Amino acid sequence: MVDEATPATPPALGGVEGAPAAEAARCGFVALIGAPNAGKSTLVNALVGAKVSIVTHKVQTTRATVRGIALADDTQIVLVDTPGIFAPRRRLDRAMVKTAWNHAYDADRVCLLIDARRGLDEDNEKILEALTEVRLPKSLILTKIDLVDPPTLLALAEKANAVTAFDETFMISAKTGDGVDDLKAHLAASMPQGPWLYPADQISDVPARQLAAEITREQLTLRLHDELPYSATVETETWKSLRDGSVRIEQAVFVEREGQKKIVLGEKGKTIRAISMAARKEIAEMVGAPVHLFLFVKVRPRWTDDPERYREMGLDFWR
Ligand SMILES: Nc1nc2c(ncn2[C@@H]2O[C@H](COP(=O)(O)OP(=O)(O)OP(=O)(O)O)[C@@H](O)[C@H]2O)c(=O)[nH]1
Repeated sequence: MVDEATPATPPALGGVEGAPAAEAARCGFVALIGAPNAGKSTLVNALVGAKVSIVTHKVQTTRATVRGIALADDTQIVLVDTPGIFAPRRRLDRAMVKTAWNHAYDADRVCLLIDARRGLDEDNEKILEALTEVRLPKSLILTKIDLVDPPTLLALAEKANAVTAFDETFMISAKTGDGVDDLKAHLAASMPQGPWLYPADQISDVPARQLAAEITREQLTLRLHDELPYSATVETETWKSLRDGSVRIEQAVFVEREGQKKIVLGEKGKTIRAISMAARKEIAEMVGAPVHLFLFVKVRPRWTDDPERYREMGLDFWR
């Protein structure tokens, strides 16, 4: 069973469980960057083979940087799923964009994802130009190829490579699985030789209590995004393993105003109950045990200006 801190287990000194012999092992970091909705989280989940990053059709669902850990034979690929890059206006936006670029500079390889249907719009042009300054191995990944025809794809690949020279261009659909295995094999081959950082069975370094909060936020976003754009956040406040093997989890849903609290609760508490039920099911799957989930909606005015909330979400605070 996964406990609240399981995925955050620090790497053991002198080798980790299930790792190959030192001469054979490879391990490295791959940063996935792109405009909001490019398909980064979906790709991380496809490469890891499990859900470690939340995905919605609404933009900006990834706030914290979620690492997925993918294995390919003797290679461990640590995937850094960054928040979408776009022209930031509010403080939360600026923190997300800054966090994305900081992680890109720390990686062994940077992969730019471009939604093939969206093509080279202003956001993507800007990211491509900024990437010319990054002195690291770079790959281009055209995503959602199930939605466009081959000539459009080729033209897009050519145009993007004319702005930034990529080592390789991949064309994938995380939805159908097209090209994903090939991409994984290439990423693995380009990782440096070195010991694994995580045990073989670890798929994320995000603590389970944070993943559980992300799962609830995903349900909130799915149901209430239009009424509550970006002004809600979720934190796991308590996590107790009970004698019968189940887990009791209390989470706070923070909103900025009283009116938003009413929206989250819904008529006679209907909305929060539906969110709680859906989240409980997913959290129980992740934990591998029955879960009792309790959600409390709290008003915290101006939480988007509070550095502590940013730390909780794994973002860099930036004045
Ligand atoms: N048709 C199709 N849809 C996809 C594919 N990959 C992702 N999507 C959809 O695109 C939307 C955005 O995907 P995400 O993985 O959340 O994108 P992201 O880049 O992580 O988004 P942010 O969190 O906003 O930065 C979701 O509705 C996905 O289901 C794909 O290969 N094909």
